[in-house]
Amino acid sequence: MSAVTTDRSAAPVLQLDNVGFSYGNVHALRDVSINVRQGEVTCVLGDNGAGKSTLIKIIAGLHDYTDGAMKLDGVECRFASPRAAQAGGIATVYQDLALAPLMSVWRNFFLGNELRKGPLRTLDIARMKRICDEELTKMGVVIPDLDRPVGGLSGGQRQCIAIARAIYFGARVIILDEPTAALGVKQSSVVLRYIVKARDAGLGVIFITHNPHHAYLVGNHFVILKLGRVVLDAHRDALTLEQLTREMAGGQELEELSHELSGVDPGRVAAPAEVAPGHVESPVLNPDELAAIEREEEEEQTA
Ligand SMILES: Nc1ncnc2c1ncn2[C@@H]1O[C@H](COP(=O)(O)OP(=O)(O)OP(=O)(O)O)[C@@H](O)[C@H]1O
Repeated sequence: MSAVTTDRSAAPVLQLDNVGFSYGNVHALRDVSINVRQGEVTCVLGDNGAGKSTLIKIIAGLHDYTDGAMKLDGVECRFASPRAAQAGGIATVYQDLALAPLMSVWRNFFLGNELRKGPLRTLDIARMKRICDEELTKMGVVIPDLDRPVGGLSGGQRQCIAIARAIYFGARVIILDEPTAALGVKQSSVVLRYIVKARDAGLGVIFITHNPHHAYLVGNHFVILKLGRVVLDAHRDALTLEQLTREMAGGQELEELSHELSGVDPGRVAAPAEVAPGHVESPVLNPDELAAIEREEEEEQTA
């Protein structure tokens, strides 16, 4: 599960050079530069209002940037629509997922890309089921009944289907919009595992998250956005989890706050030392815990 060291001399598949975007007078992004490489997980972290959704919308073809340049394979591009972004190999897996809850697993897998056969162009159900089964198996996703509506699956399984689908339909860059935000520890571990599989399948993965622990488990490269600007851009070997957590929490501001609170009423306010910025008691998931959870999952699936 540990993140591998990747070739940083490789040309980025997707490049943002000083990209900016404004909603009227609101500068949602300013001078944002990010390099996304294939076979790497680029984690984009940021608090509310940092500009994460705006960034996703630009890459996914929902917004056109107003400054700077976005390049795909070194060539400047502007996606006129989400379809154009998809055609360029960009897949976006949104938090609320573009899956139809009442439709079966295989139907969702091919939604919008149905296979047809014969002169009447009827749905080739047998082939779609077979391919869906093969692709999910390749990713290690065990879903015993592909006719089951996806609404009955766990949030983690649904995320995995969306990731497998993006890989099958030729994505080179996959953007995951807070895929673990609504999940518990166990389901998060399942999704983190598929993030690594997508990376190992050679995709450039952009993992948007609030959670430095999840990011650090799978990330090769970390970018923190704050009020629309990049405040940190570092590779894994240049950053510890504690530093990432501290940067994410706004270390300086937390220190100032803890000093301020300590002067107010030390008897009633939690001692600042208890919430010392950057101090991590224990990660939400460490690799050993994750391995144990995975074993448990496998045992459950084979039971
Ligand atoms: N449609 C809009 N019109 C005007 N301002 C907007 C609009 N959407 C976002 N903003 C502003 O742009 C900035 C960045 O917002 P964005 O939604 O991209 O941040 P975010 O990091 O995704 O936040 P969150 O985690 O809360 O979703 C914020 O100041 C936000 O208020």
